[in-house]
Formats: sequence, C-alpha cells, structure tokens
Amino acid sequence: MAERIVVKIGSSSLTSDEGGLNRSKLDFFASELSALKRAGYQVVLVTSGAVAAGFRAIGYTSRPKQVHEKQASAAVGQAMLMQAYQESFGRDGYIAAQILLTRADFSNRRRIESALMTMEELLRQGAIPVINENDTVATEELKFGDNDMLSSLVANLVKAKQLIILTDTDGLYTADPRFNQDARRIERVTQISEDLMQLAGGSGSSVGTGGMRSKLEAARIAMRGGVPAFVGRAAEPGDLALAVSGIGKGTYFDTSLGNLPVKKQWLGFHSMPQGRIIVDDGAELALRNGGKSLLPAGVRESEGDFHPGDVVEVLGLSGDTIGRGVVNYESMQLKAVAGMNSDEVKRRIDVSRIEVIHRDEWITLKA
Ligand SMILES: Nc1ncnc2c1ncn2[C@@H]1O[C@H](COP(=O)(O)OP(=O)(O)O)[C@@H](O)[C@H]1O
Ligand SMILES: N[C@@H](CCC(=O)OP(=O)(O)O)C(=O)O
Repeated sequence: MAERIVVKIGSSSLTSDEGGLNRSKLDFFASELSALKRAGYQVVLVTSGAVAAGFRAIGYTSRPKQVHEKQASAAVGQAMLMQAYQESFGRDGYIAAQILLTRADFSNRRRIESALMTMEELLRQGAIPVINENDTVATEELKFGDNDMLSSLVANLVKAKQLIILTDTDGLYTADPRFNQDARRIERVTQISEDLMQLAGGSGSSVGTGGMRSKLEAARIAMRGGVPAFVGRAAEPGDLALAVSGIGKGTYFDTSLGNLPVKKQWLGFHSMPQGRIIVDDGAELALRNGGKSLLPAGVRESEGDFHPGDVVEVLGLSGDTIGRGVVNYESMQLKAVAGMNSDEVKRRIDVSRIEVIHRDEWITLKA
C-alpha cells in the first residue's frame, strides 16, 4: 500500500491578516501536495482558514469573536477554500474531496469508522481528502478550535507514515521567536515533557488560533498513536518533500511506538470515563510496563457509578493518571472485592471475567 502523509496547513499560511484567501499561497501549498502525490504518496490535507477566508466577504472588518459570527464566516470561507483547492489540484490533475468533521464524530465509533471508510475509498480512487472542522455544527464546548488536534487524530485514524503540521514558523524554538531573539530551534523531540510544553506560547497572528502549544499537544497525540510528526515551514518549492524525507525546516517529533488500533485510539482519546479506580504500586507497574490485566488484588479504591462495559480512568496512589480501560465489574461489586486475591473474589461474587480491566481493553496514557 502507498504510504500516507497527513499535512495540516494553518490559517496563517493561507490567508491574510485582513481576511480573505491568499491565492498564491494556497496554490503554492497545493502544488507541494501534488508533488507528493506524483512521488507516490497518498495525501490527506487538513486545512484551516475557513473563518479567516470568509469574514471580510460577509461584512466583518476583523476576525469575529462571537461563535455565531465565526460560524457564519466559516460557512462562506469553507466554500471559497474548497473552490480554490478544486481549481489548484485540478490543474495538476487531482480531485479534492471535502470532509467536515467534529469532535463528536470521533467520540462515536460508528461515525468515525464511516468517515474512515470514505477516506479509504477516496484514497483508493486517487483523490485528496481535504478535511476541516465542521464549524457550523460544532458547539463551543466540543470544538477542536484549532485544527492541530484534528490533524493528529486524522493521522492516527488513517495510520499515516507521518503528520506534517505546516505553519508560519520553522519549528519549535526554545522561546517564542517573536519575543526572544536568542531563541534556538529544537531539531528533534522524542518526548513531550511539561518543561517542553512551557516553551510553547500562543498564536503568532491574528488569524491563527492554536499557537505552538496546540501543535505540541497534537504532536503528543500523534506520537502516542505511533505517527511521527513534523512542525515547521514550507516556503520554497520542494520544502514539503524535504520535510517528508527528514531534512525539512522545522522540528521532528519521533516515536518508537507502533500504530494504535482504532479501538484503542477511541479508548484513549475519545471515550468518556464513568468512574475512577485507584491501584497500588504493584498494579501500576504491571499496567505501565508489564502489559498485564488489572486484577482485583491491585485495586485500592474506586469512585463513581459504573457498569460492566463502561470506560474508567485508572490512577496510581500518587494521584497520577495511568490510563483508561473497559471495566468488567459493577462499581458496587468492585468496592466489595478491592484488594482480594482472585480465588477469594470468585468465592464471593459471580463475574463473567476475573480481570477488572483486560489488557486488550486498556491503554496507558502517560509514560
Ligand atoms: N516556542 C515557540 N516556538 C515557535 N513558535 C512559537 C513558540 N511559541 C509561540 N509560537 C508562535 O506560534 C505561532 C504558530 O501558531 P499559529 O499562529 O496558531 O499558526 P497556525 O495558524 O499555522 O496554526 C508562530 O507564529 C509563533 O509566533
Ligand atoms: N476550522 C477553523 C480553524 C480555525 C484556525 O484558525 O485554526 P489554525 O489556523 O489551525 O490555528 C477554520 O477553518 O477557520
């Protein structure tokens, strides 16, 4: 199968601060993507810019702040974006296909699997899926807001070889380069620590939303899903190909993890935990490093009202989250048998599976 590359382009790379599309910039990125297609890659584009492209045309003088104004701007600008991509890719002999997604679509396994099937078919047919958040229906509490996170979830979903996040800066610096002239670029990152997160500031333009911070959060999700990421700039013809080949103008985020199955992606990134289980140090070690199931003996306490099949969050004695899993016990049952060995549990209650959480239905969230 052809290797897949997911490319995310931010508003600041496609539009001007005063609003409106910058066609020459968009044409440049489209030809960069076409070049990847010609080189044999399957390409998925996650594009921002709908709000920024549309707000001036609909009558606002600056990027609006109210949600319904942004949604109205996006409704106008999304059509402009797609028309421009159709024309630009069309010149290179490729078809652009619009896909609009919300966070709620990712939480619903059937909907996201359906979106994946559509993307698979589009890629088989040689089209370029062009994805944005469905701004008109996304509610504020459930919005991605910026498309960085959306692009990492898409990269995990399609099991991309690489996620390329293009922006107006050539990578992650030791400080926001707008304010600190001594800031140095960080070439490679293997783990996104809290210290690293502290280096990243907000957006550099009046049209971008996420800033470097949201790009780091996105890179962390991609790495966790087994997809290496790149954050940087493509300004000259061939820059995107250089980024893909490992010598781009930006920061590389490496991962040694394999691709995460869609079921585990859902568990880790989209499910809604119904309760919390606190485990002892031995169980924490077994879950983190041993690839083991959680047994009642390791459970110290549980909180919340959950039922078999619900997702619960698991914490260590320090209060740190270890991961999430699908629980096999009623919350009341688990309280009654916490800390007991498996034979004793079997004598006392009737459960279909002795594991509180089976390792196949578990994901570790932090190293
Ligand atoms: N440590 C940092 N390294 C690099 N850029 C940073 C850093 N902290 C903040 N930034 C800012 O993040 C901006 C990119 O984010 P953003 O404006 O949201 O772009 P986009 O629209 O491409 O998503 C850069 O222009 C830069 O000014
Ligand atoms: N869905 C929105 C994305 C908002 C946005 O600005 O994102 P980004 O430029 O990636 O920080 C749009 O198309 O305007």
